[in-house]
Amino acid sequence: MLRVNRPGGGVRVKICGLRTLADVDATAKAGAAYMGLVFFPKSPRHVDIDLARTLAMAAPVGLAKVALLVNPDDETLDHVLDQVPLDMIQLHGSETPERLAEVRARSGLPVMKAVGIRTAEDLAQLDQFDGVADQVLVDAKPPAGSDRPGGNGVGFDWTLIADREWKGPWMLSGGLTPENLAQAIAQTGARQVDASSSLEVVKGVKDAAKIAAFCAAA
Ligand SMILES: O=C(O)c1ccccc1NCC(=O)[C@H](O)[C@H](O)COP(=O)(O)O
Repeated sequence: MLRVNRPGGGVRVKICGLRTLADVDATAKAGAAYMGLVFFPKSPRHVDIDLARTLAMAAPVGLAKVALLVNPDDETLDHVLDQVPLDMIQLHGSETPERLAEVRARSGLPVMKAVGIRTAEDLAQLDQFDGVADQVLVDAKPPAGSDRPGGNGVGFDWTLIADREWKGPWMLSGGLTPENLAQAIAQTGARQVDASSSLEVVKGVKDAAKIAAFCAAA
């Protein structure tokens, strides 16, 4: 039987963009707290409903299943909720606080809102959602020309949030790797971290050893 092994109660990890049962197994065995399923057709990590359901059903107790959606309408949201057992919704588009509240009410699940950061001006977006969303995913803004709002493997200047007083739970994201994670945590005080690109051999294909290394670094 698959078990989540998370000794010590350290920094909680989300591994995003899982696409195979082996990914779920590696993520659980490495001790991650969350697994992310990407519902965004343009992404190399996109999963259709059947695959998402298969992966979610395989997740052991203790590994929270997060559906990542970009500006979902109610029909899309209901379809995912009807078919896939989930623990959290991640909104990764231009959703407003009002839409976030609607998604929370409609799904009955906690909602994490991704906020993209590049400069100090972007911190206003954080103020909008910190303490309002159930979690805030503090991610990097996509680079020019990207067709994805997240999962681009780029970071942002961590000093922008180094002294911030947070109102609610949050997770650090954007270009995190097994190698830079210790510095990212030291600089920001993050207690939750998320990664995708650095844990792949090619875009959309995760590597169990990299997942293990990231969780070990956390
Ligand atoms: O991963 C994707 O392809 C993706 C597509 C559309 C919206 C969001 C997406 N990923 C969001 C995540 O939660 C990523 O883990 C996060 O942005 C960090 O990604 P990375 O910088 O690649 O580690």
